[in-house]
Amino acid sequence: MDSHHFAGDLDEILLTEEQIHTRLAELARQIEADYAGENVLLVGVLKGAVMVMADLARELDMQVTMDWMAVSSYGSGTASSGVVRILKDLDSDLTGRKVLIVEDIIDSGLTLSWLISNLKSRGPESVEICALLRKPEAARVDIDVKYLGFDIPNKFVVGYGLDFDEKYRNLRSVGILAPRIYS
Ligand SMILES: O=P(O)(O)OC[C@H]1O[C@H](OP(=O)(O)OP(=O)(O)O)[C@H](O)[C@@H]1O
Ligand code: HPA
Ligand SMILES: [Mg+2]
Repeated sequence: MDSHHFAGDLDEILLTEEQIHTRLAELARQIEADYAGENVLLVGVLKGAVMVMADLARELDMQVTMDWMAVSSYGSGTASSGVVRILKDLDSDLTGRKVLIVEDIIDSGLTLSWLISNLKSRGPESVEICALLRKPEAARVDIDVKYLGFDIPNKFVVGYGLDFDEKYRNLRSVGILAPRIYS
């Protein structure tokens, strides 16, 4: 689907499909170098990370396994509740595994902060983070992100997996949602 179908709902396109794919390819090269010879377990955080996971995993020229977790802290609003719920847990045992969490966005950081300590308690060898987007001005906790796509302004964004009220996830680019849509 092309971005012009949503044009009236967006204030601005922040990242085009091409910019996203170029950056994911750069991150993939770093990940390949850092994990050479290892079997990495990519943990995608549903549902927002679906597009990042699909494109990053296919860009990686290495052996990986993939698993998924569903957590939710936003519901249908535009601000984090801070309360993280597991909607679907991993199928894999993390004991001794090298885990790379794949996320679409670090906003307040509350979701990842909670997720990191949750996954670290399961005996993995390592837990690192790959996130496409981060909002530095929105941080409520400090997250050590090893592979970061882009820092973005503190505006509510949609597209490339990111939703407002479950919509806009299928937009190929990332754009700033017009405030009139949610206010
Ligand atoms: O840093 P934070 O403030 O915690 O926000 C980031 C999280 O919020 C979104 O998920 P959401 O709970 O909306 O679920 P979704 O992925 O299904 O949209 C996003 O995908 C991240 O997981
Ligand atoms: O800016 C955002 N857009 C969509 N979902 C989100 N989840 C956290 N921040 C955002
Ligand atoms: Mg969401």
